[in-house]
Formats: sequence, structure tokens, C-alpha cells
Amino acid sequence: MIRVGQGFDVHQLVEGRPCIIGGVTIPYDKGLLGHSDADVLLHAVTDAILGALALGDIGKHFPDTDPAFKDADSLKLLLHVWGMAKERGYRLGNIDSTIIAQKPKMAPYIPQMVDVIARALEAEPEQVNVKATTTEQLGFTGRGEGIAAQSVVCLVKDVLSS
Ligand SMILES: Nc1ccn([C@@H]2O[C@H](COP(=O)(O)O)[C@@H](O)[C@H]2O)c(=O)n1
Ligand SMILES: C[C@@]1(CO)OP(=O)(O)OP(=O)(O)OC[C@H]1O
Repeated sequence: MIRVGQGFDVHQLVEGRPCIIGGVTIPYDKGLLGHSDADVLLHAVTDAILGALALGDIGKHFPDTDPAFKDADSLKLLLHVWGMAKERGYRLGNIDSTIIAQKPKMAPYIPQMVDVIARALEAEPEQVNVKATTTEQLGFTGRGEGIAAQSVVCLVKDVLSS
């Protein structure tokens, strides 16, 4: 059986916060604002998995009103949700994601992001793709006010055929 899910997230770029994307801390003079560490890419991946499982979204499972998730490590949230996928018998087919950011340049950090996501989802790096695009200086991402990420995931469950 195959299940597909998609995730989308946005966080504001502000001074005085670390820029953590895909589990990688990127040197930059601004970082992402959120209740958690605001890792926009891991949030999109987490939402895509929840979508594939028809289990709602990240805010349902980790409310931004709960002090337990203040400054939360988004990798831990992803690992928790991956546990829910495994409990239901799923493994990763593949995942594809896009980071939408005018700056900073993501390319040097993408191999590390792929490794973080592949390890978390107990998969090979060949099953994980991360891309980046600017919006040619258009819109809130183009003005550097925020960063968005989107993700599509395919989960696979092996079912015995008779
Ligand atoms: N924040 C970003 C945005 C883009 N890239 C890389 O640059 C390439 C060109 O981007 P365009 O938006 O002009 O198409 C893109 O394909 C990415 O490889 C990046 O590293 N970081
Ligand atoms: C992750 C959570 C929880 O700390 O907070 P934020 O970092 O604000 O992130 P968001 O993408 O708004 O979604 C879910 C939240 O409940």
C-alpha cells in the first residue's frame, strides 16, 4: 500500500535567532522565529508524514500554546511522528522537499540536511531530495521577511497478497 502526503510551512526571519533548517545550523545574520526552533523544513516534512497518515498536522500534535514545545528541537518532533508511521507499518518510499528562500544560500548545506532527514526516517540518502529556490526577489520570501518550505512524501506498507 502507498500513501502520499504533502506539507507546507513558513517562518519569519528575524535578528537574534539561529537559522536552523533541515536540522542544520546555517551561519546567517538572521534566524527563524517560532515557538519551537522554527525549523521550517523539518516542519514541512513532519506535516507531509502526518498528511500521508491522515493524522492532522504538526500543531495538532505539538500545540504552540504548550510550554513543553517552547524552543523544541524539531528533529525530536519529526522522530516522534516517524514513530507513529512505523507503528502503522510504514517505511519511507521517498521524500522530496523545496526550501523557498532568497537568502541564505542553501546549496552548501543540502547534503547535511539530506543526511539528517534520511537518518530520522531510517532511509538511505538516495530516498531523500532537498531543493532550494529563490522567488526572484518577489513576495515575502523575496524580500527576506521569511522562509517557506514544502515537502511531498511517499510512505510504503508491504501487504501480503493471497
Ligand atoms: N536560498 C537558495 C536559493 C537557491 N539556491 C540554489 O540556487 C539555484 C538558483 O535559484 P533560482 O531561484 O534562481 O532558480 C537553485 O536551483 C538552488 O540550487 C540556494 O542554494 N539557496
Ligand atoms: C512546532 C510548533 C510547536 O512548538 O511551533 P512553531 O515553532 O511555532 O511551528 P509551526 O510551524 O507554527 O507549527 C507547529 C507548532 O505547534
